[in-house]
Amino acid sequence: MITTNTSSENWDLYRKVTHCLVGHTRLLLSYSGGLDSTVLLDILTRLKNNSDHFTLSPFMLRAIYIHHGISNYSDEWASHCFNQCKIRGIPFSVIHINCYNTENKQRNIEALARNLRYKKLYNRLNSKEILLTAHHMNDQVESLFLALKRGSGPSGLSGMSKNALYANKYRLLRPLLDCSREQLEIYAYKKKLVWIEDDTNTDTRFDRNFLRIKILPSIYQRWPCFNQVVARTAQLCRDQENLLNELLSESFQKLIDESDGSLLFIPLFQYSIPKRQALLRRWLSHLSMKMPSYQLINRIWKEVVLSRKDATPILQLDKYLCRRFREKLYILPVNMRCSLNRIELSWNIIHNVFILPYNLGKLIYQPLSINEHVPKNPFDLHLNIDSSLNTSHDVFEKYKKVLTHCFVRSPKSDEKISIIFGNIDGLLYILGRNRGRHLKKIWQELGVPPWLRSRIPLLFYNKTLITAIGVFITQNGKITSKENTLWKISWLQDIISYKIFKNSVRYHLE
Ligand SMILES: Nc1ncnc2c1ncn2[C@@H]1O[C@H](COP(=O)(O)OP(=O)(O)OP(=O)(O)O)[C@@H](O)[C@H]1O
Repeated sequence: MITTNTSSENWDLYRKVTHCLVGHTRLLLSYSGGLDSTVLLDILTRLKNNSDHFTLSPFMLRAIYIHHGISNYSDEWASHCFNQCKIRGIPFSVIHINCYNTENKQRNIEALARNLRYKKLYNRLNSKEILLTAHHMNDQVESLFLALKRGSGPSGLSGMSKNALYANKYRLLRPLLDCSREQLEIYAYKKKLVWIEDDTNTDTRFDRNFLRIKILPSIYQRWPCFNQVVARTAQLCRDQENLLNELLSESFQKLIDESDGSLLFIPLFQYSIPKRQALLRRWLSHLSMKMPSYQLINRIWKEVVLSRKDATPILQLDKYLCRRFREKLYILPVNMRCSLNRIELSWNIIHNVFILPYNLGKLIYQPLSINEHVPKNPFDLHLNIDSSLNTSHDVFEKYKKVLTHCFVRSPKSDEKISIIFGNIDGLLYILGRNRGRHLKKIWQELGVPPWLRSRIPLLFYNKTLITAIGVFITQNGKITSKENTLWKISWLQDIISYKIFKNSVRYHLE
């Protein structure tokens, strides 16, 4: 068993890690096998085996290596990590990710690998478990330089945080953030640790390596405390940001619509430019988006908000789109740029589950007898977000799974069921309205944004439209007192996740 030598030069490292871990009893180390995470693995193992010595509560520790499949050495590194954990008695696993998936072809491989890695790690966290990475002070300096290069404001210059919460549920700790790389190297040599050197770390085509190898050494030579000073600057910027968050929280809550993540932009016209920009930035960060540059924030304002009233502006922000509809701004997945082609599919009712195309989720029908289940209002539409189904971590996480129900009459024995997407001709008579209207007019009246219109399944019995699922029901879909049964149709959406139906629900209930 590895014992603890708390000599004074190590004491500072143990103290900082211990301080960060207080109150956490289940730890998952993101372990790359490099010097930094090997030092953290070693310290954690020693703390775990001697927790009373450090007045820490006993904790559970396991480690994961992410096999990105980018380097030819990934297999060797994975087995190195396995061995290092084995000698320390730490449970270990490897997760493979595929950065060369065709969908990802065009993107910056380094950033892509990082995003996929975090996504996998967050998904692997057990209940009450927190993630640890081995970022240190020199990483923080590099991050700040990169933020300067991107033209970020105080939030980008806040750098990484020692204790961060993502998507309101995943806790990430960086216990070595106040320690210099030099300190970690001294520890590693003293303890005779074994680690791997990533061959790509010397490739100065990557910005981070360029800074680490070409720029920062001369800065550290001239100003030995440079990294501590930069860390302090980052902390000051973070404090400012937190203060601003506090001060803007009330205004922000009035603008954000939590049901779909959209932002009401009309009130922004009354605010000063800095306040407006700060609120727009908070909106993007609220959706867990990477902090955009000031230039991009200005483009959202000029090209999306201020575009002509009759225009349909679209601004692409990495893999998302910023769009405007009526008085609100929306962030959408990039695949929502175009509307879908008209398509007609038949639903064989032997199967009560129908998988929708374009990743739109699935429909489920359930025949009910009127006696068994009478909705308060037969034309009632219910909505609820099924949060238990959320597992992934991205901008749309909170809005990812939406379950919509509607109640319509059952089909007659000679009626064939089909699902149609896209526009349909002729006047429609919907519940709650006397006059007939064209579909486009109905979408407008119900406030359905244009990008969703071709993605809403239209349920037909023969050639008769019964319901636009979750949005409206036609007179032909009405449940009458003569009938014994009704259909409950549920739509579980995978990708689109907008509770746009809110308004139409209210409308039907009135
Ligand atoms: N392949 C990996 N598997 C598991 N964890 C890893 C892996 N690579 C890096 N990490 C974790 O991320 C930390 C930062 O590593 P590194 O600086 O190389 O990553 P990066 O890609 O620059 O990410 P970041 O931008 O988050 O710093 C490491 O200390 C380690 O905890």
